[in-house]
Amino acid sequence: MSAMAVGEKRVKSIDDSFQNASKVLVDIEGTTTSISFVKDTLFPYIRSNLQSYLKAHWNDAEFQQDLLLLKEQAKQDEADKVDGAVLIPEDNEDNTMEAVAKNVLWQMDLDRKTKALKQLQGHIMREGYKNGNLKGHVYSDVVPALKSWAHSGRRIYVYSSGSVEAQKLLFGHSEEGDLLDLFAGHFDTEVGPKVEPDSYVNIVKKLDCRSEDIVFLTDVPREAEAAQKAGLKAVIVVREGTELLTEEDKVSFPVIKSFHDFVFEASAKRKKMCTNDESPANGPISETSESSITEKNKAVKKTEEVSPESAGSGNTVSSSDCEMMDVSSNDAQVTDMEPDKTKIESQSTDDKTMAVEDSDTKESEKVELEPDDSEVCKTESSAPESKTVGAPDVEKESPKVCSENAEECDGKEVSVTSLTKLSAEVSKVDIDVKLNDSKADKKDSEAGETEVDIKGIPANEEETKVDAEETEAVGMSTKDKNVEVRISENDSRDGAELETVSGGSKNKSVGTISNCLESESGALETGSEEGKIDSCDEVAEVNAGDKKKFCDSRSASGDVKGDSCNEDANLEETEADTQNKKTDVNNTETEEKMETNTTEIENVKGINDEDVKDTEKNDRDTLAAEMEDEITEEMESSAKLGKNDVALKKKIDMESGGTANGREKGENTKPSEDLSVSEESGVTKSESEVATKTESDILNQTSEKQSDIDFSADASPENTDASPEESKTEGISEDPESTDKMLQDKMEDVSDAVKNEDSELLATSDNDTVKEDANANEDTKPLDSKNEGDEESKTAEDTAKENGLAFTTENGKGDVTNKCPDTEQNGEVTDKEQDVKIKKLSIDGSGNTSMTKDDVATPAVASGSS
Ligand SMILES: CSCCC(=O)C(=O)COP(=O)(O)O
Ligand SMILES: [Mg+2]
Repeated sequence: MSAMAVGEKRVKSIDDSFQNASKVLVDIEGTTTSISFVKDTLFPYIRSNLQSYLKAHWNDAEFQQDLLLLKEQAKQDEADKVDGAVLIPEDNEDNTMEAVAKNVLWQMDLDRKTKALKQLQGHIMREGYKNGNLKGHVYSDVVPALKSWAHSGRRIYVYSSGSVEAQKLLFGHSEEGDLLDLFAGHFDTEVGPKVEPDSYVNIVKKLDCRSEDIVFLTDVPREAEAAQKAGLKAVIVVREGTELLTEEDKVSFPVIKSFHDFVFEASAKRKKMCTNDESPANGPISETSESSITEKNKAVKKTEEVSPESAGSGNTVSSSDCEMMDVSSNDAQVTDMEPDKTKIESQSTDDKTMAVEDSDTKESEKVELEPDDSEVCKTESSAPESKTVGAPDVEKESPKVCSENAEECDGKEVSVTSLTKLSAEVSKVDIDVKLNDSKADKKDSEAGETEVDIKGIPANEEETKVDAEETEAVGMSTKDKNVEVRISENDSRDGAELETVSGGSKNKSVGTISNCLESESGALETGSEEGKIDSCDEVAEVNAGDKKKFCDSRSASGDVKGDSCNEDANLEETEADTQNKKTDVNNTETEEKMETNTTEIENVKGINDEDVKDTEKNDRDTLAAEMEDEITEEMESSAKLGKNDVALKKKIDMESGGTANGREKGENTKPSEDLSVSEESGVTKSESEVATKTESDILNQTSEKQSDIDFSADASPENTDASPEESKTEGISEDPESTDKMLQDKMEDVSDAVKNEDSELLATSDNDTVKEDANANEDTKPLDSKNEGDEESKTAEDTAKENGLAFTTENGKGDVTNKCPDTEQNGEVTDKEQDVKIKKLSIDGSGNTSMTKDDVATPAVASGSS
């Protein structure tokens, strides 16, 4: 436990570990809400309405349920010989009613937290909320803080002794309006008493996360202790009327006076992708929350002695560069919910309550968790979610990551349409995937690793370099043992797409690439089903929700079965063989094309002098020279594209400016369509098909098909309807063969350069946070490797560590965060961006990719290729 001295006192601070928490669990009374409201308003209302309520609802089925619980509790109290226990005799209605009233008042006098009492209280207060007599109190700092936490990617849950229904009534009818969207779920004493560690263990189970993923905020030290014992992080909130804290409490728990004192570093992803999102993680995000985050992050507060009277937060939350989204789901204890119920839940508290009552499952849900899709970035078109017992549906990771997920947030999910333009006009980057057996240690072995070398086409003839501070990442299905990734970029870098072709159609992955708007690093991001790699300066995340959503969309589109999308890939050696074959084919074809061009030139040069006059010889020589020049020009044109990239990035970043990626919710294209078209396009190939496909074939096909789809990363019309003509970039040869040949040559050179520089690059990389979930290997399998002995064979974690990447996995899904140098965050675009970037990626077995930030100085490939 970390504690810091302040004067002679010591208090526990909110250390970095709190930043790693992806969930926040809040108590109500004394934490979000004043004790006074509960004691002076709520409870008095219940007391004064008790008798009339009993009379009015005695025969209601709902009350009869309450009565049963009260009787059971009374019997238990009697058995436990609880002092002053008021029994409820099986008598006539009047006597029983009188006894019930006495029993309830007695329990309330003791502020008991029995389920029987809380359930009835909830029902009685419901009328007060509905008729407007009651308005739930919420401290003024709560809503902005919750929003900022949600905006930072955290999910917020409630755990109160008050029944779930009472919780919803309070927040749904609060003085600040309906706040229910802020919460991803609710827990009451159904999971156990708040002073019992087991209760928190139950919550951890229900959220399917690690205990340390949860920060619990409460005003009661005993509750904090219980949570801490269960492994949660606990923070004590000091409000008016809350318990006096002991010195031990202050050393054991961070203490805050306001929710503002607990600041989460905003996830880069959230900042990047949801800036304009009106419906953030758990609810709307206000400007206030945004600025709050910023200010708080800048602030460095002094830790002060905390007392109920003058409790200061004193706790500065140090930020971590990269936050990750949690990956969680509820377990079987989550109440079943009809598909349309979730919809109802997103409407109003009252409606929700009705929905619960109408359900055939439980009359009152004690644990209710909102679908995650609704939390981060709501999708307008999402199908009704259902909470099914046993189904991990509670927290559908979207991504938010933003929800991140692509299709919902600011248009981060882009269609593959742009590849039409991209492949036609640009700097083509081929990524060869090398699959390495992970042998280092068990963890690594389980995680598996795929290393990816990106062979780039030079941006210009200058010495090709990779900016050490620029990172680009490409993600793909880790199931894809053999993955061919093509990245094409056009002047709509924000939506550039990534396409992967695996050996087997099952593993096909069509991801997306999006610019890192905040870094100008031209980050590539995939929204593919297996991994989401964000090479942005600040963060890269692989979100299971993205995966699920992606899988779902694919499944819906008939692209692939959801199961096959989600399940671990069965990697077979034949896939690797296919990749190797394909490489061979490409190499051969490249050589052939080279020969063809050379022959053409030689044919011109080789015209028999005797057959021509001097003037004709001159013409011949001129023609040959012209041909050479033409080819050189083409080469240079290709190189210029790199410059175009830089200009485009600038342009996009400028356009996106303070509006994230410049996209509004709902502007995204339909992933399923994208995918299905991709499938049609032949991106997904059988092994044999892939083996015999040339790169240009596949690219051409992709270009043709993808032109049918909207490219939504950039909503501008000109970027969404890319015709082949429009796709052409000035200066680019329209002869695909000659261009291909030259590009192939360049690729070869770059590839060599990469290989030669690998060890050096790895050696110069620094170390950053590497965190791996204990469960990270659940869904992973060792990858067979076709590159045994490859010196680059490293674990994803190792590679990440060596290259300054935060490697993070969660819940077995694996998150990879890419910590990028601060300098990147300045968003400066330098001439370096004109250089070819050769990046190295490693993909672990669970679909996560970490990218090295290796920068490779490569030869001037443009000149070398000719
Ligand atoms: C909706 S909570 C009403 C207040 C209440 O009944 C209660 O017991 C509050 O307990 P908490 O665990 O929130 O401190
Ligand atoms: Mg409390």
